[in-house]
Amino acid sequence: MSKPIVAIVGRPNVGKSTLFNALAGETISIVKDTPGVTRDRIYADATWLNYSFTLIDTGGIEPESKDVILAQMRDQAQIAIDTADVIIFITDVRQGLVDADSKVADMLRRSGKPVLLVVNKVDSFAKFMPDVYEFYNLGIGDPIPISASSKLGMGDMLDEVVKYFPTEEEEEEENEIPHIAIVGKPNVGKSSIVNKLLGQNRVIVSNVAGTTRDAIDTNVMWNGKEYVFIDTAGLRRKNKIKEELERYSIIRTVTAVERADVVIVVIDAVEGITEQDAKIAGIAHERGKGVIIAVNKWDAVEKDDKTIYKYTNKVREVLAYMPYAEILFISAQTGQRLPKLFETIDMVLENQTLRIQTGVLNEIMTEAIAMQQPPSDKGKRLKLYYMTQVSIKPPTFVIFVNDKELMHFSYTRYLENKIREAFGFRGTSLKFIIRERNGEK
Ligand SMILES: Nc1nc2c(ncn2[C@@H]2O[C@H](COP(=O)(O)OP(=O)(O)OP(=O)(O)O)[C@@H](O)[C@H]2O)c(=O)[nH]1
Ligand SMILES: Nc1nc2c(ncn2[C@@H]2O[C@H](COP(=O)(O)OP(=O)(O)OP(=O)(O)O)[C@@H](O)[C@H]2O)c(=O)[nH]1
Repeated sequence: MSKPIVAIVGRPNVGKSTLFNALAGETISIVKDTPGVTRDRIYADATWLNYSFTLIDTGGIEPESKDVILAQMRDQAQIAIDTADVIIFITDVRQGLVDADSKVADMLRRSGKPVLLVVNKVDSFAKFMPDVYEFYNLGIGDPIPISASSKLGMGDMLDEVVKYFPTEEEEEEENEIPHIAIVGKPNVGKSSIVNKLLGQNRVIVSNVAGTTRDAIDTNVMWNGKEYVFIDTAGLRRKNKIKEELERYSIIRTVTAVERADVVIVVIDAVEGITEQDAKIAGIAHERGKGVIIAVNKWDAVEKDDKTIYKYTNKVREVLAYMPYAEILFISAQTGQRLPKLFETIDMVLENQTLRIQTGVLNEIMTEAIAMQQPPSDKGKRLKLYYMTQVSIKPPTFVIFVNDKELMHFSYTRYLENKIREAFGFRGTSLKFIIRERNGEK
């Protein structure tokens, strides 16, 4: 299920980080070790009532001169317009309304995107409400008073946010056609792949310029079946600041991945796999999407009979956290193995939605336990009672045990391998939830 994207935009010091943390709570997800962006979170999972969404922080602004702030705010707002379903425009009741607020409000209004005007630091409604009315002047709707630090008004604000989320029917309509995101570093050949696919196949609609997002959706027919490719190519280079560029590229990757069923992580064969590739692939992994690693520009690599083998090993080594990922060696230029790419997409789609009967799962579990005794600690041995699959995309299993503490990661991995031996599940991660069940059995 693709989660709606909510972006936070606002001047320095209005409380963006505070709001972000308040909404994300403990589920915060940081892009670790990304040079230049380690200091800030960029995105996080958040929930409100029955809704889940992805929260993005469009960026910190270095308060320099007023002009610079305005320019950076515009950049932020543009990122939000490009990628988000709902934009929270946060202002500060204590700083009051400033000129930059009005300019950014104009920009947001023109975009036609749902925008919520939030006025922060309203720690006391009695005291500050009169000042809140001033924000009506921005012309982007009713100001919603909150206090991010005291978590006041958050429920009312979130009620407004979720009103803009797609309904289940809209969601289903959008979800009928498989969505494939093409992600990767700049220049690895993302657009070339999409162009080649378009060139080779009958196109129904091309370049349906993202009505909602700047990633371009392209519908492609293959073997009588329709696919939507979400292309993240063509990163705007006018965002000169390196850190901003990086933040923007991560936000775009996250938002494209979020909408996708299967993610194709494109790697440049000439350059070889890098840490940056691993980070991009990590986003797809973390979101539980189907993953295909496409090593592109294979035509430009000098090969002998061991080249593929060596490459595969190298990719596996760098992407050790996702051994399930499919690897394909392709060339957007010559079209080499592009048919195979579709076959692989179909296979991964199938695996993402595969459901295994409980009876069969428990047979596998019983056999696995017989072959390798579960771990024990301080005289207490792990007992596994029962396993059942609770959802798909990614396939998710609940295992009931006597004591969660005893369930080591390595034993879960062992069970995962047994399940994979039986059903493959190639191209998709599997998720395991360990639950304690009291009582003897
Ligand atoms: N009184 C009050 N102070 C708040 C509230 N929310 C945030 N603050 C304070 O405002 C200051 C700025 O908050 P941040 O969350 O860092 O603001 P920011 O918008 O992320 O700032 P930049 O990183 O500079 O863009 C901090 O000192 C917060 O403690 C609030 O609801 N009430
Ligand atoms: N030899 C060879 N060159 C390729 C192949 N695919 C792409 N290229 C070249 O690689 C360069 C980058 O290709 P793009 O498709 O623009 O890459 P991109 O990933 O969309 O790049 P951004 O827009 O920067 O994100 C171009 O010069 C392409 O001609 C390939 O399969 N083989």
